Amino acid sequence: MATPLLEVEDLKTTFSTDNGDLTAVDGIDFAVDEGETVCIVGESGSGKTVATESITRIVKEPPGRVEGTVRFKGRDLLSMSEEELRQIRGNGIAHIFQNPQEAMNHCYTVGWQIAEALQIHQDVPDKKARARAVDLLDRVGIANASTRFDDYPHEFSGGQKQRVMIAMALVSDPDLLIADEPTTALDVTVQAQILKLLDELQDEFDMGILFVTHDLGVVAQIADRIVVMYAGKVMERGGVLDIFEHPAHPYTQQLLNCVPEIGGNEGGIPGTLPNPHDPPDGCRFAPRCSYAEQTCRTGGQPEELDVSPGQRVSCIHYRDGRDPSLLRENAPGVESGSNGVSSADD
Ligand SMILES: Nc1ncnc2c1ncn2[C@@H]1O[C@H](COP(=O)(O)OP(=O)(O)OP(=O)(O)O)[C@@H](O)[C@H]1O
Ligand code: NI
Repeated sequence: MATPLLEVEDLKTTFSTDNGDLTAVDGIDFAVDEGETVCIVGESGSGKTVATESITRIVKEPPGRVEGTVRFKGRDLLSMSEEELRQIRGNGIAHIFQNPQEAMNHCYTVGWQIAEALQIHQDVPDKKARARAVDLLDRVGIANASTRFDDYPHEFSGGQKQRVMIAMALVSDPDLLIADEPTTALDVTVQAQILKLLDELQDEFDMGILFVTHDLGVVAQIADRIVVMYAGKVMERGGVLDIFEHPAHPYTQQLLNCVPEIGGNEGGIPGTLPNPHDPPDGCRFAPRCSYAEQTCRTGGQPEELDVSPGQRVSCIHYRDGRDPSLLRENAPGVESGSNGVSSADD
């Protein structure tokens, strides 16, 4: 098999805080192949953002400390100098974030900012940079791109700003796009348009995408593979169909139970994440898991076990000699159990 585009091994990110060390990402592994979309999902505070920001070390060090191995096209990013990393950030890996507002400079025109980003990477004359920026604006679906070039960020809607951010990420023709909740601030229709755009651009630019979200509805639309994170650990991973059709970890099942589109309720999972300063022994989810038994509460996070090709779960109920079928009883999609679904009007 070809080497993955991105390989993350035993990634661990710790912050020193006034209350002692906090390990936000606690030894996780995953990979992204060329041209595929991997989604990291999990509730707020699971460590999704810290994990992705540790890859190119845009996480602040200190107070952060990143350990482990991150290989991009076979090169270890964590042992690179700041200068080499800057090259990678500019040329191989691009990031887009939830809030395009913050990433833009409101004093300059949108086109100028794209052209500027372009000229950081390539030695091209102004005229050419402008033409290329207009081209990119057009490509990400900004109508009348050549006139919009001279508009300021405040003249663009939220969805358009996110399109501009995508254009800016594309200036370097990245092999990997890391997108951290890029559609969370947008309404559902605009969100769907942006996801569709990313999908088209992925083919056109032949990019791998590492997509962070807590929204499984979004995951269903774009993911090839899913990594389910909880409290700094990976609970389960697998192909999108496997995870949606037969989620194995009780945490994944509960996450899916909270997706109204597939008959779940909207209340969220009862309970809260453990204190990251003092995570529980055993499975991190055990304190909130209705299937937890004594074995779940001792040792470290259980080793991951294969449950179907490409699907692995960190849960002792899948060990040899055990009967995991009892976990399936409440799994989504199996039984109706979705009475009282209310619509979210907020
Ligand atoms: N600079 C920091 N210093 C201390 N703790 C931090 C820092 N950044 C993040 N954390 C902690 O790391 C943990 C993981 O945070 P992270 O932002 O990665 O979660 P997330 O899964 O991305 O959540 P969300 O869905 O809300 O974005 C949290 O407990 C958070 O408080
Ligand atoms: Ni986040």
